[in-house]
Amino acid sequence: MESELPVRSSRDGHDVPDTEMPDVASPSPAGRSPSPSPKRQHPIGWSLQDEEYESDPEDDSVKDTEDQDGTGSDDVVQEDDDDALGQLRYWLESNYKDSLFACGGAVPIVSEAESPSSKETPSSPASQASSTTAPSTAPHPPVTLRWDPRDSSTPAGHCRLTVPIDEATSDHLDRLLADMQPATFGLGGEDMYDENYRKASKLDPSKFATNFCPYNVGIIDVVSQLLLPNPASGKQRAIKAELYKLNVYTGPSGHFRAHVDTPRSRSQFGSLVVCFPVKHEGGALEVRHEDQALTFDWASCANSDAPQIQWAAFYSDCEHEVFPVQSGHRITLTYNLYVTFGNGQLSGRPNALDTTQTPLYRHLEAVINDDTFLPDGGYLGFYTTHAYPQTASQPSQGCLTDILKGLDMAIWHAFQRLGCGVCLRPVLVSDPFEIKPRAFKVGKEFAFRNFHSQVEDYREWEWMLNRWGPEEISWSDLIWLNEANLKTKHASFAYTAYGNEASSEIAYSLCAIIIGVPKWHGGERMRLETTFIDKGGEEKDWEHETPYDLDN
Ligand SMILES: O=C(O)CCC(=O)C(=O)O
Ligand SMILES: [Fe+2]
Repeated sequence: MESELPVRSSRDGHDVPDTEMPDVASPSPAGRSPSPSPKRQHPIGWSLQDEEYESDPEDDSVKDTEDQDGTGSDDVVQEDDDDALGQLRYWLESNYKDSLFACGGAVPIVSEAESPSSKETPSSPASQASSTTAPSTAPHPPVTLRWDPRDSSTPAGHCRLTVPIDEATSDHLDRLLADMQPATFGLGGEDMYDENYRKASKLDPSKFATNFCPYNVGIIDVVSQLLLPNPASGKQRAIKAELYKLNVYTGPSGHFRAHVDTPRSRSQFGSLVVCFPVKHEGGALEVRHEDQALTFDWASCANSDAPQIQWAAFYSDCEHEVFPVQSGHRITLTYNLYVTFGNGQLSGRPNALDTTQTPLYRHLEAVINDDTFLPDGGYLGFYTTHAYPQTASQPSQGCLTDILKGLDMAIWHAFQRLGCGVCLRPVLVSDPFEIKPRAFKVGKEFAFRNFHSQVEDYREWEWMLNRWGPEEISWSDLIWLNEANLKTKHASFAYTAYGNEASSEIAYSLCAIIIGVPKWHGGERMRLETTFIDKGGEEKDWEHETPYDLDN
């Protein structure tokens, strides 16, 4: 949960004026069928050219479909908001803001004597089945924390705190606080300490141990199902939760101002905060995505007689904030959440999502199964609704499709399931010369570059873009399903601009899913031979190659 401050606007320093935002593109007058270029250009990973289809038995008739009546596909298609594409766009626009970006829950604490783990007969399937409520999280015995004292002469027994705190050992909390350090935050790659932004104490995981494990009580199962669901057909993603810090926010002014956590590696997709039942007031955690906010206020429960461990998990790109603690101590564990593969450490409950049983799928299916929609095949674009760590130290490391979140993941898998080609591409949104129309450009790779180039005019800018690596697809060949959201932009490259004086500038890109829709033939869409082969590293064989450095 390394973090960056201040909030979004300064996360990447610059704002691209809204005027550069393209409309949802209707690339041709007819709106749905880009005018075919003499020789169709295509993203390098896969194409929609004839030789790329799985089989082409009646080749002649395939060609016939291109323009049988000589009218051209543009004439067939009418722009109409009531059609399948219009409905899909409307559905995306009205639904994507509701998609889940955070979740939370509570685990009851029971005394050792009541704890199921201390009984001879743990809850059997039969006893669960007879329960009238949905299986809830297994209760947890009191939580113990042990830590290394600063002063090595302190007896080990004094460096132990049990939560809920019992009267007899309440002074141990003071010892814990005395053995902790001020909590810093990350700013521009540096560790900063500034109580205006964050006032809290921390212990690194190497300095303490606990009997609490988020896997054992099912928290990771729940997070996995809600924030990282697996399409039944896809690779099985699992979560690796890495303990990051023990934190205490103390009243009257402990807090953490609005920030976005810096992903510790490209496989990190989220963070988990676990709060122990220790008396405090205030200190609510608010998590935001777009114009939505979820508040996790753990104070009242921490003060109640039914102690619970409360938790919240959220995607890494969500801004969040810990409001001031007015009194008492808000004690938390934080975890970094990474995508991993295989069985992970889930407790065995399957979490496969049937992509075809979602309203989204039905909308996409209606578009793809419409024979008047892109009868000759074509390209759709979808700006991701979340931000991803786009820049890689090696250009060959692509943006990770495996950590796609929420709606982005659903779109990716649904289009794949419908036989379309999908790939992730950066979309450059900076254009110092504001050449219209469509200043945006689709690129090939996600990698931050430093161009030691001086750009004085449009020609030099274009020359630099060629080094950045524009994709072989022109803007007019893309039909966009949603509007660009500039809040998710990332720095893409640095260069020197020459106006009256030289200045260092950053160009920004968004992340987009580019979808190749195969052509219509013989009453159905043809099958692409390869859905995608991407030199950006999207389709590596993760089973034989460790995808990420998880231990950095
Ligand atoms: O304690 C919390 O609720 C959140 C803490 C946080 O944002 C962080 O450690 O980065
Ligand atoms: Fe944070």
